[in-house]
Amino acid sequence: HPPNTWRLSWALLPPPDKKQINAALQQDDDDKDKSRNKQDKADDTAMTLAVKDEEESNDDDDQKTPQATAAAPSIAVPEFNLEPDTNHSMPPPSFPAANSQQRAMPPPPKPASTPSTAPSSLMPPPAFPAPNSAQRASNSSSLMPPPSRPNRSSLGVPAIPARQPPLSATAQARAPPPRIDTPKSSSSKVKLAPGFSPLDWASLAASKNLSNVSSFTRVTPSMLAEKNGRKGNDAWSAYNGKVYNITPYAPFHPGGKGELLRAAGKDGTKLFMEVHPWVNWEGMLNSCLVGIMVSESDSEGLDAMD
Ligand code: HEM
Repeated sequence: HPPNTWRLSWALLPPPDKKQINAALQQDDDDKDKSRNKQDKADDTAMTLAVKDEEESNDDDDQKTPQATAAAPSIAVPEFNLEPDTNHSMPPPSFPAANSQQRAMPPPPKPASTPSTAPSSLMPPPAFPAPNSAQRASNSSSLMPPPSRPNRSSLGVPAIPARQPPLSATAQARAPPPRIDTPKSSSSKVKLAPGFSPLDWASLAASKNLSNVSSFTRVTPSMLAEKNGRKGNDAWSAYNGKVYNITPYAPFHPGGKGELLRAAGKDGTKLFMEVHPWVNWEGMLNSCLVGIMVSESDSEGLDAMD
């Protein structure tokens, strides 16, 4: 700022003469025109020389590709001003909108904690529930290990209890099927000799015919009675109309030879069904099949026809 004395001197000066001012302005315009004309002439001379040079070079070397010359761009590149437009009537948009709900909410409070204890995104999430929370305190029992199962042997459960409590559905599914008791209270199985197990019988029965007859025979009750296993004869038994030679099977019978031969020379169906109706005798004695039971008259009639 000029000192205050300058303002005072300007105020005391007489008003300038308009003629002098106009003459000074005219002189300034004449000087500008002269300098502008000089510049134009210089430009014209330069252009003429450039065109001459170009014509001469074209005459000397017509085969050469014309060189491109730098030219000022004819299209003006728009300029953008990033400065805030203070003359703009509308204020710049702001985010969030002035009437939005987000703007109405206050910013979240910053946790007032020191940098050493501030939670970081790299830190693991806190344990849930918090160690000092009331939820953890109330559920303390669920976090405890399950109670250990009582030792089975310490319960003193007998191997075969006389009476067992009712089992659950799962326990019943895993439990073995209930045992169907036979009329006999105790087992009547005998100790079989070595090489006479049920598997040995199965192997032997599958290997060959054990009927000791040449062909299927029609057996009358009198014929059956003669085959009672005595005097070195084979023992035959009838089961459901089929006659089997039971002599080969006797040493393999789990109930003993004597029990089996109780039905020798007879129909043993009733005895058989009283002891073990579940046993598949047809399958076990297939190789011992002699024939079928016929009446005495049928046998005579068939013999007459033969
Ligand atoms: C050819 C006919 C027969 C065959 C194939 C046969 C077969 C069997 C079989 C496989 C067993 C073992 C059953 C098991 O372990 O559950 C058995 C046991 C027994 N059988 Fe026979 N059997 C026959 C005839 C007879 C006859 C006629 C009697 C008696 C009159 C008899 C009396 C017995 C007895 C007492 C047992 C022992 C049952 C036990 O205490 O478990 N069986 N028999």
